[in-house]
Amino acid sequence: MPLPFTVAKFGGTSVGTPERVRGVVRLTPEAGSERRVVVVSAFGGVTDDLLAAIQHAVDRTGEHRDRLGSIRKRHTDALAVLTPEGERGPLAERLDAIWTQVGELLDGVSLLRECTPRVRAAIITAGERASAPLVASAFRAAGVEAVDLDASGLVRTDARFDEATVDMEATRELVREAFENVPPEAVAVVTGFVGSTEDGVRTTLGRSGSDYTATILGGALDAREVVIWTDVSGVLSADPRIVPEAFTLPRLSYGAAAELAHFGAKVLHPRTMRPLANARIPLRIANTLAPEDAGTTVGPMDDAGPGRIDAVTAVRSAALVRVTGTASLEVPDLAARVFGPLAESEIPVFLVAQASAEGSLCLAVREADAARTVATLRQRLAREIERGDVLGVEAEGGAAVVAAVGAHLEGAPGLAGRLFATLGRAHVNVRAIAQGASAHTISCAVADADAVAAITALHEAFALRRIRAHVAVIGAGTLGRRLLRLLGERQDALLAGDLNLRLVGLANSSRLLLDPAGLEPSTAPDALAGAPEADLDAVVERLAGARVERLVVVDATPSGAVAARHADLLRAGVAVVTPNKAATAMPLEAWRQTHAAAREGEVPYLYEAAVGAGLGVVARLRDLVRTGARVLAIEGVLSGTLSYVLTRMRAGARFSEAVREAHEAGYTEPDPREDLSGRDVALKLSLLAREVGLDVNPEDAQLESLVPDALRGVPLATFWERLPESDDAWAERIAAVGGGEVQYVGRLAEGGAIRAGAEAVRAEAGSLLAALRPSEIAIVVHTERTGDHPIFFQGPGASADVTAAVLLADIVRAAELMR
Ligand SMILES: Nc1ncnc2c1ncn2[C@@H]1O[C@H](COP(=O)(O)OP(=O)(O)O)[C@@H](O)[C@H]1O
Ligand SMILES: N[C@@H](CC(=O)OP(=O)(O)O)C(=O)O
Repeated sequence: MPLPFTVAKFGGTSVGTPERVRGVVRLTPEAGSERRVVVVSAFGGVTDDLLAAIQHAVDRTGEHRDRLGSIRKRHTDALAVLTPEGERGPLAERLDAIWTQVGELLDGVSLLRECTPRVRAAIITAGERASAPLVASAFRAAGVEAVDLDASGLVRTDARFDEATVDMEATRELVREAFENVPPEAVAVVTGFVGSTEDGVRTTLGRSGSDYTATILGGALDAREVVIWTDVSGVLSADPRIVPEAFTLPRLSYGAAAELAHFGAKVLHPRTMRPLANARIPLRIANTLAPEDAGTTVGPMDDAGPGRIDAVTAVRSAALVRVTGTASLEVPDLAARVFGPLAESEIPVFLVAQASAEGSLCLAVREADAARTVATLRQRLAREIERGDVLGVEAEGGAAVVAAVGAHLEGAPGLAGRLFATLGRAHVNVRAIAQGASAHTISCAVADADAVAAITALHEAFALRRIRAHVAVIGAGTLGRRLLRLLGERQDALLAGDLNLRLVGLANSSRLLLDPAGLEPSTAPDALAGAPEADLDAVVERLAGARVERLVVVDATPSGAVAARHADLLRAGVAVVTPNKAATAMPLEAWRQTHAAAREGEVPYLYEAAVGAGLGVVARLRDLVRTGARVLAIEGVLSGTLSYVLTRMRAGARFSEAVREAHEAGYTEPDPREDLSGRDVALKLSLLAREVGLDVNPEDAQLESLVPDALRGVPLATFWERLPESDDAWAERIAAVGGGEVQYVGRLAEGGAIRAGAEAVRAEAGSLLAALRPSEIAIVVHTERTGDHPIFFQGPGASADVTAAVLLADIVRAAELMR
């Protein structure tokens, strides 16, 4: 039985240096079990260099000879290190002949100031014609028998020199014939990219066409496998230069691979799969730099399973051509009239959308083809334009066609919806849409400037199946910093749970650090000092206009001014998470407007951290109300500070001592009078009241203040100094309570009245508020539904750590709600 063939293609990146060429030799299996065909591209960059030389010749810059000189030198240098000594002379002569001819052609181009496609093909195929014999000689230098073959004798094409069409039948015969003369144990090194017409005139298979050469040979030789060696480990879920997290797709169907290539994934030439699919020959894409990586296998695959998107790609620098007002009924053969000429002119069309009512047609083509497309269509539709059946043919550049490639997309309900929702959230405007023509692709046209945002958002949502959200923190004090620390610690774990939380902003009262590409949470607070100055208006404006996907702004300040701007952020589609009680203390009308802004912006407004220290009271109340529970009353020990102070006094501590301890333990506000006055309790209760639908204002609350009258208006230092003056009175008051415990209790009655003050609570009398440990808080919710069994929340009062954790939980919830 004859040995089976395998074809391996090494791209320009894999033959970029002599060392890489030696790698080609190492990666080629030993003789014995198979016949080895190696297709090579020009040395990396050489095709581009030859094209640049042509341009210099056309422009008559006088440099084309120098350009050619350096290309030539690169090959002479390679020859000196790769080729066995005895062969150097003859091979140098062969190469010289190539460069001499190219030099003459370039001179001709310079003379004529133009380069026809035919001449261009003759020049740029020199890269492959020079690399193949050098690579073959490198094999021989390593003791491996090798011959080189010029594919212009193997690949028969038509005369479209830039991107020729292959005559597969003729090619098959030529290839089989040629290989009869190649010794079976020899490695055949074949020039990629090159073909020729029947008359022997050189053509090319189009840029990156060596992949295609490899599969043409593979198909013609009924190869066992074709391997494309490149500089990445297979076909990735996106272009790694745009999405560093892109990962290798282990298996792909021929169809999906072809779609990816068609829509710009440079790793494969669009036509590569064609010669293999019928014969079901597998194609493997492997990495010369990491040969042990499994890479990607493209093969006959039944894309079973539910519809899914595996990869995202884009054709950049595209243009949209609109044929408007075709009144399509009047132009029944419109499709033929439009697509026929474009096919003839070899203008690839990446997307087609037709609006039926006025019969307008929208096509996406390469920007470079736009003018030609418009001219062609105007000419072919001249009569209709004159008659007014067609109103116009116009092109608009600056577009990109983004394609999501996968399997069974036609049978996946909701997939397209999610795709466009994802683009919407990434603030990418979609200009045209195409789906349905292929089961593998949904494509749409966007502004080229939005292409990267679109690709990264779609890749995150579909290929990685993750939610991506961005966080900006206003307030870089104790709480803001704790939150950043926690965020930094939790980021990886959240990512493992499919949530990519990225810090993009940090602001204090005078500066804003903003980077949509992401900030490091651990260093952001220090970096803030060097960030540009920004007042609150500027911060809000920049964050509201940030145009990043799922932005959650955390207001970690106690500032009323910041609270007053929540509505602006929410309205702009930015979620707000906050423990800021100034926000919940807003007058009723402002509160309502803020919530209306959240509805308008379709984003969550979450403030679980403002009350109940993460016990989940706000969310629970919301659920109760939604499910029809009538809340009759709420009572609670809502202040961790007051819980601490009173519990400590019951254990014998002096009032001033207990307040100071609470302050030192970090429970109090910077000025403890805020806590002692009961205002904090009133704010929390009004927040809860508003959640259950009551119109209350914290200003109306009746509060007992624990701040001694004489110390209300004095400076903070004086307050601390004179606090012990009240110690005796407190000692007496505590002692006077016979049984039970003194706690600072806040109550919300059914009508919305709020009262708060120190009172004795007794466990034996059934109060759930008794027996709390220092700083513990508790909330009791009485509802009609639960009757005598109120809902009880109890836990430690808020510390900065607890509050930071509640904020992070709310950030996660906000991200999930913004699906
Ligand atoms: N989806 C993708 N998967 C893998 N590589 C991609 C993808 N999209 C773009 N690329 C780019 O294609 C490059 C490989 O193509 P190319 O430079 O033509 O290689 P070669 O010179 O080996 O033919 C990779 O280095 C990568 O940057
Ligand atoms: N050398 C040709 C053909 C080719 O396939 O190259 P590469 O394998 O480096 O993409 C080009 O640059 O277009």
